Amino acid sequence: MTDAEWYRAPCPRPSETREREAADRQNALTKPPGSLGVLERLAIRLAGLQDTGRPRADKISIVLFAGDHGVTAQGVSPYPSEVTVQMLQNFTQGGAAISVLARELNASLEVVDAGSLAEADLQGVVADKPRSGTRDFSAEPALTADELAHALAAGQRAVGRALKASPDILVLGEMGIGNTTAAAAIAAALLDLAPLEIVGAGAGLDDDGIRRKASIIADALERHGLVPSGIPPLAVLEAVGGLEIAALAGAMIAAAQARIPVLVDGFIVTAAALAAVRINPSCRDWLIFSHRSFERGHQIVLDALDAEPLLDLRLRLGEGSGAAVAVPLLRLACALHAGMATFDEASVSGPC
Ligand SMILES: Cc1cc2ncn([C@H]3O[C@H](COP(=O)(O)O)[C@@H](O)[C@H]3O)c2cc1C
Ligand SMILES: O=C(O)c1cccnc1
Repeated sequence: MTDAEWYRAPCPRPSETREREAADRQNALTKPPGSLGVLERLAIRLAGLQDTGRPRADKISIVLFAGDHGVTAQGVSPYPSEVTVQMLQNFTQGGAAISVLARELNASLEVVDAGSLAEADLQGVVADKPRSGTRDFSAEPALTADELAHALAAGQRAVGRALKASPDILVLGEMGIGNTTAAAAIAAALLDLAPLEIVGAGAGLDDDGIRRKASIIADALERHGLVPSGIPPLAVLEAVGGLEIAALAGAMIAAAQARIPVLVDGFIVTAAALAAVRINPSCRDWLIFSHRSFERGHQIVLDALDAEPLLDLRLRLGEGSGAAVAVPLLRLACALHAGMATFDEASVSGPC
């Protein structure tokens, strides 16, 4: 493994001792064991990940990666590519959904331009991009190996900056018109699925549009030799990936290597998670799946990752919004774990 292959370095394992201690405490709290369901599992998992008896989800760092997609030339999104850069400005001016959620959660929000079409630096946005937009993958590979390496490392660099605030949890989001097409192409290639099984409406395509999007992906997978599957994940990202998607995969691996739990958002971030886990399976333990998106293929990718999302609110926005919405649940799980009395402390009788 060379320095350039930092993403292959193993991630630490969660502490089994802390998990056991947390499970014992949950069983001693004044409730029938298991009655707080997923909230118990969450507190136990966080105790193991954070290696503490007092798991927390107070300090939240949100990092949002943006990128544009050459394949939008094929009409795969109902919105024009300009919207990506316009939304970057909306994020920093505070008007986007994720801006509001970040404020409500008292979370930091860093916006990284990992490859939008913007040619100049945007105020309040960290530019870390090897090029402006990917190539149209219906005609040629989206990225070169060097561009992909840059994007993965941009994710690692963003995590390095976020770590300075010692966050309890990292929330990852994305923005990029056309990126549900790239995400579906990556997932179809890695899971050996017909694109029609996994493609959805994205930002709002109709049924005809969805069929066209699937057929553009199917042709591209053939053209790049990605069917049947078994192609290495980095080759898949080069052929049909996105700069923000690669940066997300790099960020997930880097966060796991640094022992920071990651809250995964919807369809696009989950496709990036699938790529990350294929590149470095040891990062899987550090990923907490926040919600099931309304995007059609999300459940399939979640299943492939053996992931049970916390929420299903029929969200289909992205930006990290679903992950942000799940933060209060994590906070409540931690508060219950820390604050409830045990049967002994409260002099409550256990089962007969
Ligand atoms: C105004 C606006 C704000 C968004 N915020 C996130 N997305 C979401 O929609 C895009 C993916 O959908 P597709 O692949 O169909 O283009 C991504 O930018 C995703 O983050 C947005 C989309 C729009 C239009
Ligand atoms: O689930 C998502 O992340 C999603 C779905 C549709 C459009 N944008 C994002």
